[in-house]
Amino acid sequence: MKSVPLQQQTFSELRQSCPALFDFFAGQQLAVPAEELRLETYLAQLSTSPAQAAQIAALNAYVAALQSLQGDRFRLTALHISGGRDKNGQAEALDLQLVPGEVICLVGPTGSGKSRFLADIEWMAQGDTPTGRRLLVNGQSPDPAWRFSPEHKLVAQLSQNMNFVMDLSVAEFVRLHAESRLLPDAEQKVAQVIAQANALAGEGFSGETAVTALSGGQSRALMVADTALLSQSPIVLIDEIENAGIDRRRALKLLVREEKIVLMATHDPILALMGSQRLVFRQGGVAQVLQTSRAEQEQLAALEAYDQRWLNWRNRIRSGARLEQLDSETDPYLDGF
Ligand SMILES: Nc1ncnc2c1ncn2[C@@H]1O[C@H](COP(=O)(O)OP(=O)(O)OP(=O)(O)O)[C@@H](O)[C@H]1O
Repeated sequence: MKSVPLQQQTFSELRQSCPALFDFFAGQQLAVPAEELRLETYLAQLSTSPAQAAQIAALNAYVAALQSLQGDRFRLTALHISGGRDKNGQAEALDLQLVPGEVICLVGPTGSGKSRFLADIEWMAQGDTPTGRRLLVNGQSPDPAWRFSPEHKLVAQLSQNMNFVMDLSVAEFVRLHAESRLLPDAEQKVAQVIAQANALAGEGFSGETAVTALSGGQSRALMVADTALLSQSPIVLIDEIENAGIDRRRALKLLVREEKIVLMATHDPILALMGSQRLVFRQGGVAQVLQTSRAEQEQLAALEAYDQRWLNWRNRIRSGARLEQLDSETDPYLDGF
């Protein structure tokens, strides 16, 4: 949906669509103009006295920055990755074109180069990383300045290690993030992120919970929901989701829903088969690209049934029960977890 440029909105509309603009007026100790006045009319009415010139220039720059953050964002239509070399210096036969909506899984032994591949994407490698890989964004070499530009922030990364050091509640933390994205409906987004995070985490938490009091699984669930609902980056990189203590399939579905390219290092067979293709790493290079076959997709239901049984046994151990029989059909612990 194309948004109305900020300049053409009245101050009453801006209050909803761009609350951050009012921070400028507060910061500059300026009186907020009449509600029905359009921003462009207000700007035109300001006198051009030297005393006001600096303020007008600052306001114009502020509005331009807000507009670029809010406006019609850069759209990623294709990400192209061409091979470099593996750890032995052998050329990597890789010519990969990815489009939004795809999930690509990275598999391979420890040290085989999965994290390095994700790092190449995060850094938008241009032959300037140890692998020599190159990326094209919408068919072109990305401008190096994009690596730091909020408007072109292409990549959101979910890492396994989450440590909060801030003295904030969950709601305050998510609100800060939503406000920094200049979202008009920040409060609604905060509620959605917390609700989704609770749906992913084993143990619930509220908006009042301190972020430092969250467990590893709860923090991870919060970051997944936050990335899915607040991040506008079209590429999501995930380094291992399996040990997170969260509903990982639901997490993946939430992340994919927003039409992103998701690249995920995983050895979880269910997640691997949920991807459209998987890259097999050896010695720092992509040795094979496997498309998920129809026969593999047909195994998903069986794998999920195994997984459910496994989850059941885990929950029995977790709740202090004994595992003297493994019959999940009649198991009272199967439901409710
Ligand atoms: N093509 C390459 N050329 C040179 N060094 C590489 C290459 N690929 C990976 N490396 C280096 O090899 C080391 C191991 O790679 P990496 O951490 O990416 O492996 P991994 O598959 O993610 O391992 P794990 O599963 O244990 O997390 C890193 O120091 C990385 O920078």
